[in-house]
Amino acid sequence: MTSILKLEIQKKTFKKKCFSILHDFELEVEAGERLSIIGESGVGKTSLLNIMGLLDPHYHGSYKLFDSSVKDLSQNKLAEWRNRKIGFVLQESALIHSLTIEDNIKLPLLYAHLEKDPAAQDHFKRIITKIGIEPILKKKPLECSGGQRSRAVFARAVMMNPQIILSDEPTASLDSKNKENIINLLFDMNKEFNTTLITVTHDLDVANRHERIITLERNE
Ligand SMILES: Nc1ncnc2c1ncn2[C@@H]1O[C@H](COP(=O)(O)OP(=O)(O)OP(=O)(O)O)[C@@H](O)[C@H]1O
Repeated sequence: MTSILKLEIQKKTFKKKCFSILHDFELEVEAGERLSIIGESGVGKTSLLNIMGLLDPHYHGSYKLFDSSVKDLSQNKLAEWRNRKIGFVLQESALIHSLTIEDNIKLPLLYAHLEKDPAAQDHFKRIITKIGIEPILKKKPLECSGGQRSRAVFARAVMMNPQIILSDEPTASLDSKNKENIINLLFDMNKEFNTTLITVTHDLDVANRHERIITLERNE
């Protein structure tokens, strides 16, 4: 097995509040692994995803991703990896309100100059069909329900067929049918492309369907 991610955090501090979390936290993830992260509210799950997703460089410790030390990477390389290699399923607010759902979902293709690529178009069609959002493609995010926006965020995150999908409560605002669709799509991608799944969830049913569960504990 190949390690895709190795994180050794001494702590993550928030300057304004003189407050720190994730004390002596270590994690190694294999390529293709399905990992779920659970833990009580405020323990640091989203903060950890932000570090893993290259959104937050402010922590004490080391982080090796795809065999490179993250602290040695240029801003351009970090941006490229965020767009191409990492799919980040954030909360629904991450959609751009002035763009249609279709344009939001296709943004990663635009950044990578792949909007006319036939394989990317096929992947787009496959994803939107699978999660049933064709009827809302021409709508703006604020004209959609919370569950529809969540599915659009998910579609955008997997548009580049990333090597890692980091999901923060991906099923929180979904009914049981849509929850199944999202989970099935995640697991299909894992099976077909060996995509590594790292999923933060409060839903133990979702957590239990991953092969490894870690529980973040509150620091003393
Ligand atoms: N920018 C910030 N400044 C100060 N404290 C912060 C900041 N962001 C997060 N925190 C604090 O860090 C802790 C961890 O937050 P985080 O959102 O990572 O928790 P979580 O485990 O994801 O919680 P939840 O399950 O409720 O989403 C919380 O106590 C939170 O108040």
